Amino acid sequence: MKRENLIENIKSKGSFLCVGLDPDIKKIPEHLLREENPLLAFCKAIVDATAPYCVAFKPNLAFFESMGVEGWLALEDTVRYIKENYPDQFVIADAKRGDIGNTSKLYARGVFEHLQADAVTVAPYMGEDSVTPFLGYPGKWVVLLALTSNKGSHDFQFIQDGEGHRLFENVILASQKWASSDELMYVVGATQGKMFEDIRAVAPDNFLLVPGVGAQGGSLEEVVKYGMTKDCGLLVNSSRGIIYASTGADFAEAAGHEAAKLRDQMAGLLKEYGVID
Ligand SMILES: O=c1ccn([C@@H]2O[C@H](COP(=O)(O)O)[C@@H](O)[C@H]2O)c(=O)[nH]1
Repeated sequence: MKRENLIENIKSKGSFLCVGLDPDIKKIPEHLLREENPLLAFCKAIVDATAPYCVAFKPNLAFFESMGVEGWLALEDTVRYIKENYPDQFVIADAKRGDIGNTSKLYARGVFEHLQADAVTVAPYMGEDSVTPFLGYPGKWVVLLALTSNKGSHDFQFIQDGEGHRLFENVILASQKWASSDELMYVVGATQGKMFEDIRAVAPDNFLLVPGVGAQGGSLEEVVKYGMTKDCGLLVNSSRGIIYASTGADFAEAAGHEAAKLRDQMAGLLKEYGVID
């Protein structure tokens, strides 16, 4: 998907919500365990219930891979289901890939050519030659980890070099030489609050994928205050807060309700910050 289409979808839906598909077999409603593929049945129902309120889905591959072949099939079928039924949705494979060049090349082939995801999360630790094999696929995106939402983000990501640049800033500054904001986004955790100002100082145009609202307690208002651009520039993800809003028979309805609440909040913020009228 091209950048202008993503922006258009955000504006027309009044939403920059990304629904995280993290289906945990230990948490999905009991009645679904009787289905042939419980993960797939769960994801399809969540997708149908939330698609009107979001612009993106982010399946996290760990939740599928942990179930072996059945999990991988559920992932493939979920992505296919989204593409066939909701072609305007942006699909992010949250895989946190990155390896030596020839291996990254095959990771890229797997997520873009086989799985048909629009974007993949990539870890920058191994540097340029581990990231560039994911670039140059028309309409596909790399989402590079920059400043993550977890407590461990403070272990390395804030370490400063001799010029006072922190590691997350160096990741952004270096990677901007590899690709434009038409194919490169960054992961920045909603829990980082005011740090979005510092992120915008080095990445004024890039879209940011923002996990950490909902279950991790990040503030949507703060993310928007410090991180929103004239094009919105944000995809805010919530996984558990939406998909496990209820673990009963009404799980899909409850997920739709939570997604609608976030969408309403987002529509208000998009108006307040002048992105839409
Ligand atoms: O910094 C990061 C990077 C990725 N994630 C992933 O996003 C979702 C968040 O789930 P919630 O249930 O909304 O907390 C999950 O898939 C993480 O692996 C992140 O949280 N932080």
